Amino acid sequence: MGELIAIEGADGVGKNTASRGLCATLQAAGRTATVLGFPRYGETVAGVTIGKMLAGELPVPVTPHAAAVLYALDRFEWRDALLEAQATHDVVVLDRYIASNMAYQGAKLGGDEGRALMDWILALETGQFALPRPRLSIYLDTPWDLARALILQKAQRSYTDRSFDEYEADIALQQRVRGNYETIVAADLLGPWKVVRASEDGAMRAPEAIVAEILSYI
Ligand SMILES: Nc1ncnc2c1ncn2[C@@H]1O[C@H](COP(=O)(O)OP(=O)(O)O)[C@@H](O)[C@H]1O
Ligand SMILES: Cc1cn([C@H]2C[C@H](O)[C@@H](COP(=O)(O)OP(=O)(O)O)O2)c(=O)[nH]c1=O
Repeated sequence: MGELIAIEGADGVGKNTASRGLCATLQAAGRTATVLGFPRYGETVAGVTIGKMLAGELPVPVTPHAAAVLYALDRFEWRDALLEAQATHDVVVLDRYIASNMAYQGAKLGGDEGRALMDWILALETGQFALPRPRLSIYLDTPWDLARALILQKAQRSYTDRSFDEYEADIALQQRVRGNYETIVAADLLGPWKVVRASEDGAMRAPEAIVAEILSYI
């Protein structure tokens, strides 16, 4: 059974770049590895709905609990594919996983209510939905001003023409998401965790250096 390594963090911090780099480096070292990202836009019932939500195209408001269930359902719909990937590879790199749901949806409520929602999501996804726990989760920590510039460099997204989707446009939410990741790491929820600083002296570190640090924890 392959190991699950989750790459986590706020929007635009370099998760996709680090996930692909990690996978390529593992493959070059002779290990079988693959990247699986969530949400599965366009591939699951929930993923289609999430794309519309992030594009601001749903005709009704989405409560934090409703959004949490959508993201959890997206993973549940993809559970067999995840288990199959785990059975056929040494390492499956997850570009976002359950902790994203906890950090983002908990951030919409904040305080005790937000913390309760984080625990609720953890129980739903690892309990009722029986999704496997990662062997290791990496929190990629990058300040918002750098991440914002990187979001603007991103290639066209499948679900929106906008430069910033609904969550990325909400600066206060992005800051609370960072605070929640710090809480999740400190409380070791869905751990173990390692924090990797993606920037140094106000600039991004080279992707190769970030990947090398992640590899040193595996
Ligand atoms: N370490 C890095 N240094 C410079 N640019 C980066 C780095 N990591 C990512 N980028 C660039 O920043 C943008 C967002 O990166 P991406 O990996 O898609 O972030 P995320 O998956 O966290 O949203 C992309 O254009 C990517 O090429
Ligand atoms: C996977 C996941 C993502 N999210 C949020 C984080 C992101 O703001 C948004 C979209 O994720 P993502 O696909 O990583 O964004 P992008 O393609 O724009 O880089 O969904 C959750 O709230 N819960 C989840 O379980």
